[in-house]
Amino acid sequence: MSQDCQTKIGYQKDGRFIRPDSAFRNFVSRDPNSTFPAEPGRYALYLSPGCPWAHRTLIVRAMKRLENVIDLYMLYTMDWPQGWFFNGEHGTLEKDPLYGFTHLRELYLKVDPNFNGRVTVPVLWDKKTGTMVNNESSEIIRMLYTEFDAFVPEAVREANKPVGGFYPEHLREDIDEMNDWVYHTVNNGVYKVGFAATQEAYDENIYPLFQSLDRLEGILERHGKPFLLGDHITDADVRLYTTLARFDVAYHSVFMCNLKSIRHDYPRLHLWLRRLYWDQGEETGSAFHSTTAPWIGLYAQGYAQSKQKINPGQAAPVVPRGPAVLMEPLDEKETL
Ligand SMILES: N[C@@H](CCC(=O)N[C@@H](CS)C(=O)NCC(=O)O)C(=O)O
Repeated sequence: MSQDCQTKIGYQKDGRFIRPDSAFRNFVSRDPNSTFPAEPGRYALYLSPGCPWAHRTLIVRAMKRLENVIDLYMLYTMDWPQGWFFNGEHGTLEKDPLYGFTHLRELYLKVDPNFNGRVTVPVLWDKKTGTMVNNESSEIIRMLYTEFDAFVPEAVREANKPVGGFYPEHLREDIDEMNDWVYHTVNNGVYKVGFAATQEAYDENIYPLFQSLDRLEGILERHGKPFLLGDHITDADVRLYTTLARFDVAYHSVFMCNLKSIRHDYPRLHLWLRRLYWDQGEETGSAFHSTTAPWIGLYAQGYAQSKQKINPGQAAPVVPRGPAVLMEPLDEKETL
């Protein structure tokens, strides 16, 4: 990405990574009289499976058995400055199936010819009116939880779920509260660490990231339940999963989030992560595994490329602060 583009879009300020807000924020509704009523076959998700934000929508689409209700148009490759484009890489699409576009930017420009913001995935697209409904993953997954329930099997409808679904009324406050600090320090925190262009920006974000992981580990330890809010998967688990699935394989090394690793230092988070990844039960329908396993080996490469593009020629090298313990002690029974 050129300096120009960085300044215009505003990813960096004083060496700190800044994530601008998503631009399209409309909602699909189960109400047939709404602007975007839920209908099978009407909407499509454009996304790259490597992106953790997009990955959330892939998981929920699969958990809710919406594969035949909402189309999926996958692309894989991003370049600078033109952004996401279709090229068939890793079995994704050769070009946009609706309009023959080669770049995702064209889809954004179709909606707003003057659009000059970030061209991001995921995108929820309305095929009927040819417009973008929403490009904010946290809102797209909320729509998928509830608004298409008329078209999914009885067992996965929110009303028939044990605690009232992924975002039940009585847990909303707790979920929102957790999502808030997890977003700033973990989901987006890893980017603030990984894309930091100065030592100061890196140091400012690496410690809060691990404080939040410690806090999450403590929550699981205290309640002793399998998921963040108790016995069932909620919105908070979905949102944390896509970050932790990338943690040891990409963020730890490429983004220098290396004070600790999930597998060696966070036994409860590690168990939580593996339970989701390997789950084959009815509740998830293997959604975490099927949307992660084909791509997990590619995560590190994607981040290494984007890091190089986002911070071209940074003034001074940023030094990793990990591992937190520089040399593990020797147990008495281990000494010679
Ligand atoms: N807040 C958005 C963030 C989406 C996002 O940043 N996606 C990244 C890929 S992981 C992207 O498309 N970046 C392209 C760019 O910034 O040019 C969401 O959760 O949907």
